[in-house]
Amino acid sequence: MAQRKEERILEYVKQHAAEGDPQSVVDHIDKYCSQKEWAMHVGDEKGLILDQVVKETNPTIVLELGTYCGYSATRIARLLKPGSRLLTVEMNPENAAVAKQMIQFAGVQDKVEILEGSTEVIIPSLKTKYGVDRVDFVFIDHFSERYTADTKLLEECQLIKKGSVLLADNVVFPGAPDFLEYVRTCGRYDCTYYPSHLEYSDKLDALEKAVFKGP
Ligand SMILES: COCc1ccccc1-c1cc(O)c2[nH]cnc(=O)c2c1
Ligand SMILES: [Mg+2]
Repeated sequence: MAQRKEERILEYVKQHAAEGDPQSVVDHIDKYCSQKEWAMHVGDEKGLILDQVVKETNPTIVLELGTYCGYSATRIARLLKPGSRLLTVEMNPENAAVAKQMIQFAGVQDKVEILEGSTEVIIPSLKTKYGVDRVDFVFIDHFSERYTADTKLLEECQLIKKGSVLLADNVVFPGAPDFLEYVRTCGRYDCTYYPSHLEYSDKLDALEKAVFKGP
């Protein structure tokens, strides 16, 4: 029995999902975490909303804040056109190690790069160290206390441009009230609220989409 829940999830995927098939990996993580051990992936219900927003955005460069086990990185990468890149930031090295194997098993490693460290350090280095000019889509799913600060950092570092899409998880549970206040009142975003439920639960949660109108 693997020591950590995240390692047990990876083990279950390796033993039951189809290697090289990102949909199969996503489906098996959902199956394990709804039937055996709850875990904080965006999940199947909110995942369908994430899919829809990714498809309508059709991004070339994606930034994800909060990799965890790689569920949403796999979910997003499976929808990206050839030549697209997903950079995902994870500060917990053990989770990053699980996510690396999950993404590899799903066969999306050519599109996905895991950046280990904190967002406040990595975001300012994206242009110089990772050759990023602008990001088209940002999935915010790390710590709700960092949502607003990191959004302001993306603006200050000129990493988002007119039309860049931010999509934030957990704006109801655990909740991100200052983020909602900021994007809805600063005048630089067109916001859309998507009510849903906490992953693998009947608790209410929601995603917030914030489309940048420019500085
Ligand atoms: C560690 O708390 C887990 C938990 C417990 C109860 C309710 C919600 C959550 C939760 C759910 C999520 O989708 C999350 N997404 C990203 N970073 C999180 O910290 C996070 C937490
Ligand atoms: Mg979440």
